[in-house]
Amino acid sequence: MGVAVMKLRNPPVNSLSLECLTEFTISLEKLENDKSIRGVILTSECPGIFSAGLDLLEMYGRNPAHYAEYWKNVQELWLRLYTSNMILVSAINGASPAGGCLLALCCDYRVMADNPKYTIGLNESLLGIVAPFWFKDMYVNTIGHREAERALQLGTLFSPAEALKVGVVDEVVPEDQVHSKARSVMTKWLAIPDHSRQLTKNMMRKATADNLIKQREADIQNFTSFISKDSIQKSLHMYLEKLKQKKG
Ligand SMILES: CCCCCCCC/C=C\C/C=C/C(=O)SCCNC(=O)CCNC(=O)[C@H](O)C(C)(C)COP(=O)(O)OP(=O)(O)OC[C@H]1O[C@@H](n2cnc3c(N)ncnc32)[C@H](O)[C@@H]1OP(=O)(O)O
Repeated sequence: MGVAVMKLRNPPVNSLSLECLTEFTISLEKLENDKSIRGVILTSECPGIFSAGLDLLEMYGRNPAHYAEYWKNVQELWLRLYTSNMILVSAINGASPAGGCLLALCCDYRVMADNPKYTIGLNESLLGIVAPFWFKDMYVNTIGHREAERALQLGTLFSPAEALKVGVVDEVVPEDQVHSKARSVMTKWLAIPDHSRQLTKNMMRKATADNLIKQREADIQNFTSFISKDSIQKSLHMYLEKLKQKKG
């Protein structure tokens, strides 16, 4: 039926390393250029994790040129996903913090597994960093200004039930039904003529995408100088240590 399934596979936690981001963007571009493909189901092959978000090791202890290169690729993936002409449905089968949530938010419809261990949200403030304005814009578009304001400041990671209530996801289903539900949602969306759906999607999303397009270079510079600050590097170090200690 012209539907591709993209499975994120970057063990152990599907963090979005530079390599992973680049491969993702290229795959997406190929699908976009394949006229037989009308929809993509985005999911994960890592058990219990949709995506741990941006790779913290790409943002910690590197040089400014690396940060700039990394951020350019984050922007590129976001712009491709958010403005895709294809129907994107996410089958969220695991934890989905920060950049993981961003991937899901780019989709036209989000189905999440009903497992309270899985959480989703833009938790950047918990790491001592700030969600960029275009993450924020998409959050506001999805859940409204007040909910986004609160969730962004608190760095809230929502359980599936909470995410459904606030509108971060569209549907919560038993874990073994995430994929079948994503497929049935896709079938419904495929019934809409592409041209009218695509024009409508473009009308809804263009201003948000253009907001980044018109200041991409400045955004890269902001990111690079922000992430290079000693205080921010210290926060990231502490967060990485906390992740390590969780194990021991
Ligand atoms: C003034 C304004 C200027 C604007 C500037 C803008 C700046 C904004 C910058 C960036 C935006 C950031 C977006 C992000 O996405 S940051 C990443 C946020 N992600 C997280 O907080 C998730 C962290 N991870 C977890 O919570 C857990 O790992 C888990 C729930 C995903 C999985 O848990 P579990 O199965 O128990 O695995 P472990 O915790 O044991 O992890 C295994 C292994 O993986 C490492 N790891 C986890 N997450 C990441 C990651 N995001 N990047 C890199 N590595 C990660 C973890 O450290 C373990 O490593 P190991 O000890 O070496 O095995």
